Amino acid sequence: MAAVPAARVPVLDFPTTSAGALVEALRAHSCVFLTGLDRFSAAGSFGADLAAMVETSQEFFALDPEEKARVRWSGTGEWAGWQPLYEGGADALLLERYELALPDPAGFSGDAAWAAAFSPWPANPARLAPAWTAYYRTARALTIRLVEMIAEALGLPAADLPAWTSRQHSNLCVNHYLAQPDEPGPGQTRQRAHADIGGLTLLWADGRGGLEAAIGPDGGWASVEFPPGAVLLQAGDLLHLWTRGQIPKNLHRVVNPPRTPGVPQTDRFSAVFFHHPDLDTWVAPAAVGTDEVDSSGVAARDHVLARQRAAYTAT
Ligand SMILES: O=C(O)CCC(=O)C(=O)O
Ligand SMILES: [Fe+2]
Repeated sequence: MAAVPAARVPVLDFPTTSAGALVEALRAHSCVFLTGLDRFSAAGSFGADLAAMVETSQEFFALDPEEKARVRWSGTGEWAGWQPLYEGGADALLLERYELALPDPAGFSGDAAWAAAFSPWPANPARLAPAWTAYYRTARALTIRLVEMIAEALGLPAADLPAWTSRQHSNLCVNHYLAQPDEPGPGQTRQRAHADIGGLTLLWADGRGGLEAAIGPDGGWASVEFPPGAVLLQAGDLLHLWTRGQIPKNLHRVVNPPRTPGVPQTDRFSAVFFHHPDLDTWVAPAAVGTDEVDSSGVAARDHVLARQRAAYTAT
């Protein structure tokens, strides 16, 4: 396969970025790197919280499959728990992941009560739940601020906002892509080309390559390399719909690592905060005038569940 060019993704220092600059970058590229996130988070610990969350996930993935199976996704309803996608046969995605959704932390007396709103948490490692909830809280707050900035710059109706901010329904997920000592089958890859399902995605990756976005010359694939300390903000399907198509969705994939004699194959980790609107919301292009009626739209729950199922079972 011919080498793809490096993607030109803008890098924004988030604390000093205006709403206009953020939206211009997303409009032009469908994704943007955010840096300076320690200065955004309440305790100044965005990077440390993210690192701790990934570390506990790595400990979890290192457990025996029998132990991980105790928190395996049931296979119906929303994605939650451990998902060994690599078991999917000839067209398997070669990864396992762990994923959860939590409600608004404001409705709970403390972190333990908030965390208890989700099951199944793995018993081991014990520090996984506190590490995941700490990062989830900050990532959630960051998406609220980002949605407010996008709405401000595009003049979206204030009445639409709560479904995307305080009532959002977001998933936190860690992907563990397996090392590939044996050459994968022709249908097997790390992630097929897709746009994320919902509003905004906050993606961190461990520095190993493979992520490509369709933002190269003429819309071709280009490899996305993370600057130190950066998180990639990607626009999803439902944001594209709500913003009347003004924010393009980010099409991306993760390709298998190159096979070079003498160079060992490695695994790869990524952590993804998938921001979705309230699943009970009808998502339609935002009204811009008083007399304009736009009848297109989709129930957020139907969209999210249908897309999750399609991705899990894709063959
Ligand atoms: O691992 C990555 O870099 C991207 C992951 C991804 O696209 C996803 O989980 O939706
Ligand atoms: Fe994705």
